[in-house]
Amino acid sequence: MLADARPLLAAAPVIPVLTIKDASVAVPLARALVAGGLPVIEVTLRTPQALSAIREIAREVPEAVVGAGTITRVEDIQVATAAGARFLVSPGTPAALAVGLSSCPVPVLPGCATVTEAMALAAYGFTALKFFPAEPSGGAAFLKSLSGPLPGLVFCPTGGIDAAKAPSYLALANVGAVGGSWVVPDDALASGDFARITRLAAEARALRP
Ligand SMILES: O=C(O)C(=O)C[C@H](O)[C@H](O)COP(=O)(O)O
Repeated sequence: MLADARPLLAAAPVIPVLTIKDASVAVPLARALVAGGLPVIEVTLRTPQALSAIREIAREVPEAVVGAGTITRVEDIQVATAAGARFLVSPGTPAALAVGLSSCPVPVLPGCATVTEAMALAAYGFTALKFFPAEPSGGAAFLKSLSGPLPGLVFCPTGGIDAAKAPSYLALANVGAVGGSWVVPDDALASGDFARITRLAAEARALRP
């Protein structure tokens, strides 16, 4: 039985996508995002420190819902959930990964970029999908076109979205939330400017009244 990923998308309009090089920033960063109103946080498994970051956030910031992104291999599922990931996100979803994710104990946003991929994931039982990379793959116009033929699916578009582009996605009935890294600029993280991150998170939170 698949865990329902839709509540993740209902919790806030934006899922910050984090690439953490130094796990010591993970806890203050998660607190800054929660303070701005964005409790659902994706940590990409793209750095050696990513799993430690997930572990720390899961342990120290219970009001955050931390998940693991960049799930590309079946082995990542166990490793990420053991670290405390409460949801998983993949950039794309080949069949073997879809099978692994469909028996996963936590909610999943499997990635797709085409109509056929979305239909294949729906056949596995997934109803909430990541649309990646959103801007190069057709953007909001593409997702709007899917609502007619695929009315049972809701999307989390991610990739190339910022505060200016997010509203056109969030206006669509088949978009639950958008993902993006813009709320955590590299320079703010490097200088420890968590107040700025909270401000950006609050602006993002306000994108859906
Ligand atoms: O590695 C993954 O699995 C990903 O999730 C990729 C991210 O979604 C994008 O890197 C975020 O996109 P930007 O907001 O354009 O920076």
